[in-house]
Amino acid sequence: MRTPVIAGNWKMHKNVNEAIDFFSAFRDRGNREGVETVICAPFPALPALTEEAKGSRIGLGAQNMHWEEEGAFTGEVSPTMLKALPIDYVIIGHSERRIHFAESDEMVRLKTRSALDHGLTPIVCVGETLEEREAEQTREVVRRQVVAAIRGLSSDGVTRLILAYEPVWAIGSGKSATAEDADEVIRFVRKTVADQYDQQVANEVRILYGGSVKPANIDSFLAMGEIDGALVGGASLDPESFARLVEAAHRRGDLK
Ligand SMILES: O=C(CO)COP(=O)(O)O
Repeated sequence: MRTPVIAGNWKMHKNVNEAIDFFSAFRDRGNREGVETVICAPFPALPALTEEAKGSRIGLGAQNMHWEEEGAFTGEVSPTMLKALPIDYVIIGHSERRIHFAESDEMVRLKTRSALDHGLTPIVCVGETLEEREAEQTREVVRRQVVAAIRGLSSDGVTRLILAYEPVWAIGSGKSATAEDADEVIRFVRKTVADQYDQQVANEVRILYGGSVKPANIDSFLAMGEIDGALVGGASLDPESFARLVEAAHRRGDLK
């Protein structure tokens, strides 16, 4: 059985005080059994959030990290620094980092491996642009990104990571993929993992959908057989809407 994951990606939103206010409003409703709830906050808010999250089931994550433990890398944050907070998750290879900060498949591979080596759970993002979709390259692009990210990992490492299929055209656009479309691509992602490892590994890895997920459409995604939860941008910024997403996953978890 794959435990559903609802992960919020706050992107570059919320200072430390705003993060604490969010948490006070969210904590009780977000603290649900049978759901892995994660908030990926900007670095400056993480230390305070680790205090707020103590004693709850709500996990915390960063949105990026370097793969090295330390060194002359101005502006970067390392896996050991994240573990020391402590936080347990880190988003790797988000399309905004690939597009605006020139993150390559190779950098995504190095970061994924380093996160796993340091006991962090990487949430590795893949997904095609609108141009690629229109050129019918969705599968090719997603396959390339997945294969590059997991290359050289142990089977155990692969089962510990979380993949997120986020079509770039659906992010922040209000235009989500249909649940059926997302399910089909995610089935293909799982097959790609099976081709590289085996079916058992592929059956264990959690694969999320991301892109304009909201309380109004979460149930349709969670009803799909391949979709194990959501990576959520805009709707994770408001405690009420994020709590509703967690509650939807909690209900789905109960049905399993
Ligand atoms: O990029 C996303 C999550 O990582 C999705 O963002 P939105 O939910 O705002 O579309």
